[in-house]
Amino acid sequence: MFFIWKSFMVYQFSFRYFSQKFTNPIITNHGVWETRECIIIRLIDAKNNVSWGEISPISWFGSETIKQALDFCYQLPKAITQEIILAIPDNLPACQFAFESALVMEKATNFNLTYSGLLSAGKLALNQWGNLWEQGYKTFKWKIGVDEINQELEIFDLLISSLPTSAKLRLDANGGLTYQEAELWLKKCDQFSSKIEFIEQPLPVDKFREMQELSNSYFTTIALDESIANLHQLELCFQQGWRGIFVIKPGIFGSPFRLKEFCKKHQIDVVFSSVFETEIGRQAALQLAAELSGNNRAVGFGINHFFQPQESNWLESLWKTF
Ligand SMILES: O=C(O)CCC(=O)C1=CC=C[C@@H](O)[C@@H]1C(=O)O
Ligand SMILES: [Mg+2]
Repeated sequence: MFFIWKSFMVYQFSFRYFSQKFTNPIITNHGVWETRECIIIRLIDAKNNVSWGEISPISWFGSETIKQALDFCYQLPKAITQEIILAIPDNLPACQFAFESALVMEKATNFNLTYSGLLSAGKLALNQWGNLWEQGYKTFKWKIGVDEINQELEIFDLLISSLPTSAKLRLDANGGLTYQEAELWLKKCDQFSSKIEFIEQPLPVDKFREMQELSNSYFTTIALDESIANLHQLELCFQQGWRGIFVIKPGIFGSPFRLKEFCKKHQIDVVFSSVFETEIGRQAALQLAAELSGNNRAVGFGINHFFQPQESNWLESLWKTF
Protein backbone atom coordinates (compact mmCIF):
# COMPACT_ATOMS: atom_id res chain seq x y z
CA MET A 1 0.00 0.00 0.00
CA PHE A 2 2.80 2.36 1.02
CA PHE A 3 4.46 2.28 -2.37
CA ILE A 4 1.29 3.11 -4.29
CA TRP A 5 0.70 6.65 -3.07
CA LYS A 6 4.39 7.59 -3.37
CA SER A 7 4.75 6.34 -6.94
CA PHE A 8 4.12 9.77 -8.57
CA MET A 9 6.61 11.61 -6.31
CA VAL A 10 9.89 12.91 -7.78
CA TYR A 11 12.96 13.31 -5.54
CA GLN A 12 16.00 15.48 -6.01
CA PHE A 13 18.84 13.01 -5.64
CA SER A 14 22.43 13.65 -4.55
CA PHE A 15 25.10 11.50 -2.92
CA ARG A 16 28.54 11.67 -1.33
CA TYR A 17 31.29 9.08 -0.80
CA PHE A 18 32.29 8.81 2.86
CA SER A 19 34.95 6.71 4.58
CA GLN A 20 36.03 6.17 8.21
CA LYS A 21 39.09 4.35 9.52
CA PHE A 22 38.25 1.77 12.22
CA THR A 23 39.88 2.75 15.53
CA ASN A 24 40.97 -0.90 15.68
CA PRO A 25 40.88 -2.92 12.46
CA ILE A 26 38.14 -5.57 12.38
CA ILE A 27 40.02 -8.88 12.20
CA THR A 28 38.07 -11.94 11.09
CA ASN A 29 38.64 -15.04 9.04
CA HIS A 30 37.91 -12.82 6.01
CA GLY A 31 41.03 -10.77 6.81
CA VAL A 32 41.85 -7.35 8.28
CA TRP A 33 39.27 -4.60 7.64
CA GLU A 34 40.80 -1.17 8.25
CA THR A 35 38.50 1.37 6.59
CA ARG A 36 34.71 1.43 6.27
CA GLU A 37 33.70 3.00 2.93
CA CYS A 38 30.12 4.00 2.25
CA ILE A 39 27.90 6.33 0.21
CA ILE A 40 25.40 8.67 1.85
CA ILE A 41 22.40 9.47 -0.34
CA ARG A 42 19.99 12.40 0.03
CA LEU A 43 16.45 12.61 -1.34
CA ILE A 44 14.47 15.84 -1.28
CA ASP A 45 10.78 15.61 -2.17
CA ALA A 46 8.46 18.23 -3.72
CA LYS A 47 7.59 19.54 -0.24
CA ASN A 48 11.28 20.01 0.51
CA ASN A 49 11.37 17.11 3.00
CA VAL A 50 14.91 15.75 3.22
CA SER A 51 15.58 12.06 3.81
CA TRP A 52 18.85 10.18 4.00
CA GLY A 53 20.05 6.67 3.14
CA GLU A 54 23.35 4.82 3.43
CA ILE A 55 24.96 2.38 1.02
CA SER A 56 27.46 0.31 3.05
CA PRO A 57 28.46 -2.74 1.01
CA ILE A 58 30.40 -5.75 2.26
CA SER A 59 31.56 -7.33 -0.99
CA TRP A 60 33.19 -10.31 0.75
CA PHE A 61 29.70 -11.15 2.05
CA GLY A 62 28.44 -11.14 -1.53
CA SER A 63 27.05 -7.60 -1.83
CA GLU A 64 28.09 -5.15 -4.51
CA THR A 65 31.45 -3.39 -4.19
CA ILE A 66 31.69 0.29 -3.26
CA LYS A 67 32.80 0.97 -6.87
CA GLN A 68 29.73 -0.77 -8.28
CA ALA A 69 27.53 1.25 -5.92
CA LEU A 70 29.27 4.50 -6.92
CA ASP A 71 28.89 3.64 -10.61
CA PHE A 72 25.19 3.02 -10.01
CA CYS A 73 24.76 6.40 -8.24
CA TYR A 74 26.69 8.29 -10.93
CA GLN A 75 24.43 6.95 -13.68
CA LEU A 76 21.22 7.98 -11.87
CA PRO A 77 19.47 11.20 -12.96
CA LYS A 78 19.34 14.17 -10.53
CA ALA A 79 15.57 13.70 -10.28
CA ILE A 80 14.49 10.15 -9.45
CA THR A 81 11.13 8.50 -8.86
CA GLN A 82 10.01 5.70 -6.60
CA GLU A 83 9.72 3.61 -9.77
CA ILE A 84 13.48 3.95 -10.36
CA ILE A 85 14.13 3.02 -6.70
CA LEU A 86 11.99 -0.10 -6.85
CA ALA A 87 13.75 -1.16 -10.04
CA ILE A 88 17.22 -1.27 -8.40
CA PRO A 89 18.50 -4.73 -9.36
CA ASP A 90 19.04 -7.54 -6.81
CA ASN A 91 22.79 -7.50 -7.48
CA LEU A 92 22.89 -4.10 -5.72
CA PRO A 93 21.42 -5.07 -2.30
CA ALA A 94 23.17 -2.30 -0.33
CA CYS A 95 21.77 0.24 -2.82
CA GLN A 96 18.28 -1.28 -2.55
CA PHE A 97 18.49 -0.96 1.24
CA ALA A 98 19.69 2.65 1.18
CA PHE A 99 17.18 4.04 -1.34
CA GLU A 100 14.15 2.18 0.01
CA SER A 101 15.02 3.10 3.61
CA ALA A 102 15.28 6.75 2.58
CA LEU A 103 11.70 6.54 1.28
CA VAL A 104 10.37 5.38 4.67
CA MET A 105 12.82 7.10 7.03
CA GLU A 106 11.27 7.76 10.45
CA LYS A 107 12.49 10.09 13.20
CA ALA A 108 12.36 7.47 16.00
CA THR A 109 15.73 7.01 17.69
CA ASN A 110 15.15 4.97 20.85
CA PHE A 111 14.20 1.42 20.00
CA ASN A 112 13.05 -1.15 22.54
CA LEU A 113 15.98 -3.47 21.80
CA THR A 114 18.86 -5.09 23.71
CA TYR A 115 22.32 -4.89 22.20
CA SER A 116 25.23 -7.28 21.84
CA GLY A 117 28.79 -6.03 22.27
CA LEU A 118 31.41 -7.18 19.76
CA LEU A 119 34.67 -8.47 21.24
CA SER A 120 37.89 -8.48 19.22
CA ALA A 121 39.40 -11.74 18.06
CA GLY A 122 42.05 -13.30 20.29
CA LYS A 123 42.89 -12.53 23.91
CA LEU A 124 42.00 -8.82 23.60
CA ALA A 125 38.43 -9.99 24.32
CA LEU A 126 39.42 -10.84 27.92
CA ASN A 127 39.99 -7.15 28.67
CA GLN A 128 37.05 -5.80 26.67
CA TRP A 129 33.92 -7.45 28.02
CA GLY A 130 34.14 -5.90 31.56
CA ASN A 131 33.77 -2.31 30.35
CA LEU A 132 30.86 -3.31 28.11
CA TRP A 133 29.22 -5.18 31.02
CA GLU A 134 29.41 -2.01 33.09
CA GLN A 135 27.67 -0.19 30.22
CA GLY A 136 24.80 -2.70 30.53
CA TYR A 137 25.67 -5.24 27.82
CA LYS A 138 24.73 -8.80 28.78
CA THR A 139 25.39 -10.40 25.37
CA PHE A 140 28.79 -10.51 23.70
CA LYS A 141 30.05 -11.79 20.38
CA TRP A 142 33.60 -13.03 20.01
CA LYS A 143 35.37 -13.64 16.70
CA ILE A 144 36.94 -17.10 16.29
CA GLY A 145 38.56 -18.87 13.31
CA VAL A 146 41.31 -16.22 13.28
CA ASP A 147 44.13 -17.69 15.39
CA GLU A 148 45.21 -21.34 15.78
CA ILE A 149 42.29 -23.30 17.26
CA ASN A 150 44.06 -24.54 20.42
CA GLN A 151 45.05 -20.95 21.25
CA GLU A 152 41.45 -19.83 20.79
CA LEU A 153 40.06 -22.73 22.85
CA GLU A 154 42.38 -21.71 25.70
CA ILE A 155 41.25 -18.10 25.51
CA PHE A 156 37.64 -19.33 25.39
CA ASP A 157 38.14 -21.22 28.67
CA LEU A 158 39.41 -18.02 30.31
CA LEU A 159 36.63 -15.90 28.77
CA ILE A 160 33.69 -18.20 29.57
CA SER A 161 34.84 -18.72 33.16
CA SER A 162 35.21 -14.96 33.73
CA LEU A 163 31.80 -14.00 32.27
CA PRO A 164 28.98 -13.59 34.87
CA THR A 165 26.38 -16.39 34.97
CA SER A 166 23.71 -14.22 33.33
CA ALA A 167 25.97 -13.27 30.38
CA LYS A 168 25.41 -14.73 26.91
CA LEU A 169 28.31 -15.41 24.53
CA ARG A 170 28.06 -15.75 20.74
CA LEU A 171 30.99 -17.08 18.71
CA ASP A 172 31.42 -15.99 15.10
CA ALA A 173 33.79 -18.01 12.88
CA ASN A 174 32.96 -16.18 9.62
CA GLY A 175 33.06 -19.54 7.86
CA GLY A 176 36.68 -20.10 8.90
CA LEU A 177 36.52 -23.54 10.54
CA THR A 178 36.97 -27.00 9.10
CA TYR A 179 34.31 -29.61 9.89
CA GLN A 180 36.56 -31.14 12.54
CA GLU A 181 37.32 -27.74 14.12
CA ALA A 182 33.60 -26.91 14.15
CA GLU A 183 32.95 -30.18 16.01
CA LEU A 184 35.65 -29.29 18.56
CA TRP A 185 33.98 -25.89 19.13
CA LEU A 186 30.48 -27.38 19.35
CA LYS A 187 31.63 -30.03 21.86
CA LYS A 188 33.27 -27.27 23.91
CA CYS A 189 30.20 -25.03 23.73
CA ASP A 190 27.86 -27.88 24.68
CA GLN A 191 29.69 -27.96 28.03
CA PHE A 192 28.66 -24.31 28.64
CA SER A 193 25.18 -24.40 27.16
CA SER A 194 23.72 -21.92 29.70
CA LYS A 195 26.09 -19.17 28.52
CA ILE A 196 26.57 -19.95 24.83
CA GLU A 197 23.79 -18.47 22.66
CA PHE A 198 25.06 -19.72 19.28
CA ILE A 199 28.00 -20.29 16.96
CA GLU A 200 27.70 -18.08 13.87
CA GLN A 201 28.70 -19.34 10.40
CA PRO A 202 31.10 -22.10 11.55
CA LEU A 203 31.67 -23.38 8.00
CA PRO A 204 31.98 -21.66 4.59
CA VAL A 205 28.83 -20.81 2.60
CA ASP A 206 29.24 -23.88 0.33
CA LYS A 207 29.03 -26.24 3.34
CA PHE A 208 25.28 -25.80 4.01
CA ARG A 209 24.51 -29.54 4.30
CA GLU A 210 27.42 -30.04 6.72
CA MET A 211 26.11 -27.18 8.91
CA GLN A 212 22.67 -28.78 8.89
CA GLU A 213 24.32 -32.05 9.97
CA LEU A 214 26.19 -30.30 12.79
CA SER A 215 23.04 -28.48 13.94
CA ASN A 216 21.37 -31.90 14.31
CA SER A 217 24.34 -33.42 16.14
CA TYR A 218 25.06 -30.86 18.87
CA PHE A 219 23.01 -28.94 21.44
CA THR A 220 24.61 -25.58 20.69
CA THR A 221 22.58 -23.60 18.15
CA ILE A 222 24.19 -22.66 14.84
CA ALA A 223 23.44 -19.30 13.19
CA LEU A 224 23.88 -18.58 9.49
CA ASP A 225 25.28 -15.19 8.48
CA GLU A 226 27.32 -15.17 5.26
CA SER A 227 25.08 -18.03 4.00
CA ILE A 228 22.01 -15.79 4.10
CA ALA A 229 23.56 -12.39 3.29
CA ASN A 230 20.70 -11.44 0.93
CA LEU A 231 17.06 -12.32 0.23
CA HIS A 232 17.87 -14.84 -2.49
CA GLN A 233 20.24 -16.79 -0.19
CA LEU A 234 17.80 -16.54 2.74
CA GLU A 235 14.97 -18.01 0.65
CA LEU A 236 17.25 -20.80 -0.58
CA CYS A 237 18.43 -21.82 2.92
CA PHE A 238 14.88 -21.61 4.25
CA GLN A 239 13.56 -23.77 1.39
CA GLN A 240 16.40 -26.28 2.03
CA GLY A 241 15.11 -26.61 5.59
CA TRP A 242 17.23 -24.29 7.74
CA ARG A 243 15.39 -23.58 10.99
CA GLY A 244 18.35 -22.49 13.16
CA ILE A 245 19.16 -18.83 13.71
CA PHE A 246 19.28 -16.39 10.80
CA VAL A 247 21.71 -13.45 11.21
CA ILE A 248 20.39 -10.68 8.98
CA LYS A 249 22.46 -7.61 8.08
CA PRO A 250 19.81 -5.21 6.76
CA GLY A 251 22.52 -2.95 5.27
CA ILE A 252 23.55 -5.54 2.69
CA PHE A 253 20.40 -7.71 2.60
CA GLY A 254 18.49 -5.84 -0.09
CA SER A 255 14.95 -4.47 -0.13
CA PRO A 256 13.65 -3.82 3.42
CA PHE A 257 10.13 -4.06 2.03
CA ARG A 258 10.75 -7.60 0.74
CA LEU A 259 12.54 -8.57 3.97
CA LYS A 260 9.47 -7.50 5.94
CA GLU A 261 7.26 -9.55 3.63
CA PHE A 262 9.45 -12.65 4.16
CA CYS A 263 9.61 -12.24 7.98
CA LYS A 264 5.85 -11.74 8.23
CA LYS A 265 5.22 -14.84 6.11
CA HIS A 266 7.77 -17.07 7.89
CA GLN A 267 8.40 -16.92 11.66
CA ILE A 268 12.17 -17.25 11.56
CA ASP A 269 14.53 -16.94 14.54
CA VAL A 270 16.37 -13.79 13.51
CA VAL A 271 19.30 -11.81 14.90
CA PHE A 272 19.86 -8.40 13.31
CA SER A 273 23.48 -7.45 12.73
CA SER A 274 25.37 -4.30 11.90
CA VAL A 275 27.48 -3.65 8.84
CA PHE A 276 29.44 -1.02 10.80
CA GLU A 277 27.32 1.75 9.29
CA THR A 278 27.01 5.40 10.26
CA GLU A 279 24.04 6.68 12.28
CA ILE A 280 22.03 6.90 9.03
CA GLY A 281 22.25 3.24 8.13
CA ARG A 282 22.04 2.27 11.80
CA GLN A 283 18.74 4.14 12.25
CA ALA A 284 17.21 2.47 9.21
CA ALA A 285 18.43 -1.00 10.26
CA LEU A 286 17.26 -0.62 13.87
CA GLN A 287 13.85 0.57 12.63
CA LEU A 288 13.58 -2.78 10.82
CA ALA A 289 14.97 -4.77 13.77
CA ALA A 290 12.46 -3.15 16.16
CA GLU A 291 9.64 -4.14 13.82
CA LEU A 292 10.83 -7.67 13.01
CA SER A 293 12.76 -8.90 16.09
CA GLY A 294 9.99 -11.09 17.49
CA ASN A 295 12.21 -13.24 19.69
CA ASN A 296 13.97 -10.55 21.73
CA ARG A 297 17.44 -11.66 20.75
CA ALA A 298 20.06 -8.93 21.30
CA VAL A 299 20.87 -7.06 18.10
CA GLY A 300 24.47 -6.92 16.92
CA PHE A 301 24.58 -3.12 16.99
CA GLY A 302 26.59 -2.52 20.15
CA ILE A 303 28.18 0.92 20.17
CA ASN A 304 31.71 -0.30 20.61
CA HIS A 305 33.31 2.91 19.32
CA PHE A 306 34.47 1.29 16.12
CA PHE A 307 35.18 4.80 14.82
CA GLN A 308 36.34 8.12 16.22
CA PRO A 309 33.21 10.16 17.14
CA GLN A 310 32.01 12.33 14.23
CA GLU A 311 31.41 16.09 14.49
CA SER A 312 27.68 16.72 14.99
CA ASN A 313 27.55 18.58 11.65
CA TRP A 314 29.46 15.88 9.73
CA LEU A 315 26.62 15.43 7.26
CA GLU A 316 26.36 19.16 6.52
CA SER A 317 30.14 19.37 6.00
CA LEU A 318 30.02 16.30 3.78
CA TRP A 319 27.49 17.98 1.50
CA LYS A 320 29.78 20.99 1.16
CA THR A 321 32.43 18.72 -0.33
CA PHE A 322 32.37 17.26 -3.80
O1 LIG B 1 26.76 -8.83 14.51
C1 LIG B 1 27.41 -8.21 15.36
O2 LIG B 1 27.36 -8.53 16.56
C2 LIG B 1 28.31 -7.06 14.97
C3 LIG B 1 28.62 -6.98 13.50
C4 LIG B 1 29.56 -8.09 13.07
O3 LIG B 1 29.94 -8.94 13.85
C5 LIG B 1 30.01 -8.12 11.70
C6 LIG B 1 29.68 -7.12 10.82
C7 LIG B 1 30.18 -7.12 9.49
C8 LIG B 1 31.04 -8.09 9.08
C9 LIG B 1 31.64 -9.04 10.02
O4 LIG B 1 32.91 -8.56 10.40
C10 LIG B 1 30.84 -9.28 11.29
C11 LIG B 1 30.01 -10.55 11.15
O5 LIG B 1 30.46 -11.50 10.54
O6 LIG B 1 28.91 -10.66 11.69
MG1 LIG C 1 28.92 -12.90 11.29
